[in-house]
Amino acid sequence: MPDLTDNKTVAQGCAVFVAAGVASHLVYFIRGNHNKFAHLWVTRALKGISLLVCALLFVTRYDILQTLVLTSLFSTSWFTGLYTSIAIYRLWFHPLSKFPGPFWARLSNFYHAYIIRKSDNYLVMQKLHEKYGPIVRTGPSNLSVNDPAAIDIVLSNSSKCVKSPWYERSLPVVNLHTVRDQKTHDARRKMFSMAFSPSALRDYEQRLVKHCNEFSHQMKIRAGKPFDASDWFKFFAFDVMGDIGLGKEFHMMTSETNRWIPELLETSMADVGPTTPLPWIAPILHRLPKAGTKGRQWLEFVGSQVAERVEKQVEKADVLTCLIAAYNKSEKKDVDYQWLRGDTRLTIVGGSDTTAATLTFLFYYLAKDPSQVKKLRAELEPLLNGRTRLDAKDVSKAQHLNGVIQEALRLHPAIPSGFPRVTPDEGITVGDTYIPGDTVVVLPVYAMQRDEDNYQQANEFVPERWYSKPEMIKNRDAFLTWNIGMNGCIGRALAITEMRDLITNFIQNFESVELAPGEDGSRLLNETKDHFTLGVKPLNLVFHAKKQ
Ligand code: HEM
Repeated sequence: MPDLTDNKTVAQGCAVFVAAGVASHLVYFIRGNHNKFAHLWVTRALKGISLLVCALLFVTRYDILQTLVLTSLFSTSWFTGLYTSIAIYRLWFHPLSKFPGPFWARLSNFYHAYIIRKSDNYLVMQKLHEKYGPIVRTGPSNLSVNDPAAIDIVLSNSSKCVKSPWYERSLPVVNLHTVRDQKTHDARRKMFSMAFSPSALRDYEQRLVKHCNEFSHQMKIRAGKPFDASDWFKFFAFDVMGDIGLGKEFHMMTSETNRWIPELLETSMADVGPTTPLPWIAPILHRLPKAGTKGRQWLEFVGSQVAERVEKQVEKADVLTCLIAAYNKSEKKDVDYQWLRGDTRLTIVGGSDTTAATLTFLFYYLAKDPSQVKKLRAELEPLLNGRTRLDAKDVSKAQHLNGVIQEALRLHPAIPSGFPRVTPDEGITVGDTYIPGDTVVVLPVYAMQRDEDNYQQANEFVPERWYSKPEMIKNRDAFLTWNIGMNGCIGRALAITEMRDLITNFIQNFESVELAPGEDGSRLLNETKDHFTLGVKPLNLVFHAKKQ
């Protein structure tokens, strides 16, 4: 029994706890993924410390103060042993120790979280790749691989890599995007894809036209005056998503009543950016009274939309039609509800935020370079030939229109930092480089799509590279804005149609668009946040209506 006045005995006790800390790392923590249970480990640690207090009180003659001092010493010793062992292993013995990257990133994911504290992961990753090359160690078990050759190996349907624990950050809410088990995902996706079949998309077209017309109507009211395009594309995209996704009119373009919704969405996502390298922290944050408020409010909002929609009979099918049918067929257990709520949230976020962000950047380029609108007009007016919408057969002929959209998607992928995956036990090989098993690998979409190795004048907006200047694309594989395969964007065709229709509508109703006085686009380009999707900054534009 240690005597508190006997330094040697106390030191021996501490040494035992240090050794126990080292052993717990080498025997247990060194293997497997403990992120998912981070919140449990916090309570387990507190319980362990309380047990130690009780044990010391019971077996020793110490008073409570002495017991607390000894408990602190022993617990600190255990944690010192554990973390020293972890640090030595990560710095010199870890299978990733040969990969280049910032020194502190080798020790802890906290370093990555620190350098992206301004929610600018995509810009930080681009700089890290410029400094360290195509493969960068961004955390103890994390690699960023800026190599298009890795796309198929890491993300295709035949890949043996699986979604990383990052995808579980929203548990118990689960959805098509976050579910990690590929079989469960694929079965759910099969059902979900009914809402995006070619015939379903044809049914949505007239609804799209209505919202494009409303957008032009609102812009005509504001013609010649500055307006915040980043807000207005959100209002437009939310109205489209409300209608096609939830069978509901949000009327954001015509009324201010619901305009708090996109704002709540953005604030609820704010913690996603900086905590991306620390997925285990999310379940803890979500349980904290203050930190998790916006996230909980957003989930309540989604829950209210689900409750409203379940009760409602809609005349025209929407995305939720197939999700509610699946829910009604289920046993309606809590897990079934979490799926319905999760996929509703996915529909709202996926269907609005991403398209709005892309449109904002796209119109920035149209405003910056008036020749773009001239080229679009020269192409579209003859193709339209008096009609208001492009025929399906004419869509492929609208090469500049398609190029403009593709180029905005390339320069500003709406999910810019990629899709983290864990390598299989046997590892993977990209080119000549072997990447060990159980490594979290991410392909940095933004950095890859702006890499001079993949595109000529990679940072310039050149829509022609997609049709008349193919030499400006050095590597056709280096395009990952939609992800690929079974996990790729299910709403891609809808998003492209939405953007095509809105631009066509703009060309018919407006003469030009310009940056508002005092606007140079720098806020949008340099300060847009990475919350997994983009939190776009304001962009003030002026639309000039066509003279009748
Ligand atoms: C410019 C617009 C859009 C972009 C750039 C985009 C991008 C993406 C990307 C990259 C993913 C894969 C994410 C990952 O693997 O972690 C994704 C998934 C998804 N997107 Fe989109 N998206 C857009 C518009 C839409 C629209 C309009 C919808 C319609 C509701 C939609 C619905 C979805 C859904 C449901 C998923 C999950 C698919 C799955 O996991 O199987 N997206 N999107």
